Parts: sequence; C-alpha cells; structure tokens
Amino acid sequence: MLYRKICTSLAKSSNPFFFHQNFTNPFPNLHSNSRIFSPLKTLKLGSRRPISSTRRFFQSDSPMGDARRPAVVPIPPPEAAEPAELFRALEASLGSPFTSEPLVPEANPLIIVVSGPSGVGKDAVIKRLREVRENIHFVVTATSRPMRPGEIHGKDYFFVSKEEFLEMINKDELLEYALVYGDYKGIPKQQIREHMAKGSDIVLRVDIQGAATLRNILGDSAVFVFLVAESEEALVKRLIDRKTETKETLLIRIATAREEVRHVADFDYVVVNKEGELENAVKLVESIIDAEKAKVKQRNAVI
Ligand SMILES: Nc1ncnc2c1ncn2[C@@H]1O[C@H](COP(=O)(O)OP(=O)(O)OP(=O)(O)O)[C@@H](O)[C@H]1O
Repeated sequence: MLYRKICTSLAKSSNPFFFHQNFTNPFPNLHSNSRIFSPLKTLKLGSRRPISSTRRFFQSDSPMGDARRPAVVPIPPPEAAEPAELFRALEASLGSPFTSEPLVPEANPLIIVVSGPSGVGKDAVIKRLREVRENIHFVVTATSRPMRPGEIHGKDYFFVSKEEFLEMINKDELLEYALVYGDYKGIPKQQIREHMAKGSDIVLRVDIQGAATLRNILGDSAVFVFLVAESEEALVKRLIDRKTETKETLLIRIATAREEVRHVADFDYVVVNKEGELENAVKLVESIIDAEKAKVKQRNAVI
C-alpha cells in the first residue's frame, strides 16, 4: 500500500528516476500488509500531532516545477555499497534529505494523582519516587495542620495558618482544597502551571475526597493511581507504628480507610504497597508513568 503510494507519488511528479530503466524497487520486501508500516498507519489515525517530516517525505506535487525534481541517481547494491553512499543515493532518489527530526512529538507532560487511605504509604512512595525519577515535580501541598517532627516547610508542605489558607481560597489560587480532620489542605495552581510549562510531569498527593474532586475538575486529562495496603491489618499496623496519631485520630483514620477502599473503582490504576516492599510499589508507579507516556492518544491536562 505504502509502496504503491510512493510509486504514485513519484509518477505524479514525473520523477525521471521512476521511469529509469535501471530502476530497482527500493523496498522489495514491503507489501500492502507489511507490519513495518503499521505504526505509520496508526499514527495517521492517532491523536498525536501530525508528523511533518513524514508528510514532507511523501509530498509530490511541488509548486517549484522541474527545478526541484530529483536527479536520476543509480542506487548501488546494498551488499556492496558504502552505507554513506547508499544513504545519499536513497536520499537523492526520493528527492529530499532524510531528516533527524523525531518521528513522533514529545509526550505531553502528565499529571499523576496519587491517593489512598491514610497510612497506606502515599508520602513514603512519593518520597522514593522523588529520589529515583527525573523530570517530575511533586507539588507541595499547602496545609493548615501543624508541622510533624522532621517535616520541612516548603518541602513536605507549605505550612500556613487557617487565615492564610482562607485568603488563598478567596484569591482562587488553589486547584482543589478540603478540610481534612479539622485541617485545610490544598493544591496551589501556580506551581503546576510553572512546571508543566517546563515539560515536567506533575505528581499530586491527595486523600480520596481530594481525588474525587480532582476527577471532577480534570476528568481523564490526569492519571489517577490508588495506593492500598495488602490488608486492613497491615494498614492498621503501619498507622500505629508511625506514632503520629492520638487514639481518637487513629480510630477516625481506620474507620475512614474502611470506607475509602470502596472508591478504587474511580481510579485508573491500583498499586498494592506491601509491607517491606515499598520499592516494588514505586517501580509499579514508574511503569504506569512510562506506559502513559507511550500512549498514542495522550492525556492533555490544562490547568
Ligand atoms: N511498604 C511499606 N512497608 C512498611 N512500611 C511502610 C511502607 N510504606 C509506608 N510505610 C510506613 O507506613 C507509615 C505510613 O506511611 P505514610 O506516612 O507514607 O502514609 P500516608 O498514606 O502518606 O499517610 P497520611 O495520609 O496519613 O499522611 C510510615 O511510617 C511509612 O514509613
């Protein structure tokens, strides 16, 4: 099919090479059902931007007239020719230089929403992902909750007062916000815009409520990952071992977690963060990002 297209194209432009008596089919092994060409067919149908170099490559109706027509260039036999000589002969015969432009455009920056019940390991997974992955920005959430020991302002969260938080809401500076266990948490828009403009992927860490709100705002333009522990027992142990909760907040978090697991169906992916296997969970999140970047139909988030 493609071979026929090339021939038609060359014939249309009255390419003398096409009628040359020494003409050798430059693609002798290619037939209409050739698998080699299936990616091109897919790309024609897909939603990535058109491929300029490919289009130019096959363009035949030049407005330039005879001056642009390729000269008759004999193609040397591939088994005997110098690669550079063969390369140049193929270029000359097809009438335009082979460009080193990428055949497909860069993947769009991705927004990855990581959520899951309290204590499942969202912070732990994100902290590790930050260490192993480049070109990715972890949005620092603003919160009105007090700082925990070891936490750093501007790195773990932007710790602000309730009054400051309410002002951010009034100025429409937050993509999403919520009152969680008596404290405000919200995602600053500006940070996302700046880093997406630089081509970075964005990771948002939110609770289940936040993920539902973000799904309403972003729809399918972002990818939603649900983190779970392997069992309720493992989750409770993790929360107890963290030693950050009072008996009251422990009870609330565990009771809420029971409800939250039911929301898994609203997500795109689920990742099990097994006890002692944090590394595997991080690898799986990385694979999800890689697969999303390789999609022909890209997500396209606009904040
Ligand atoms: N795979 C794992 N194996 C063992 N411990 C883990 C694992 N993942 C996380 N943890 C530990 O479990 C505790 C809870 O994890 P983390 O604070 O990351 O959860 P979280 O989902 O961010 O919680 P919250 O929503 O309450 O902030 C932490 O002490 C963390 O070090």
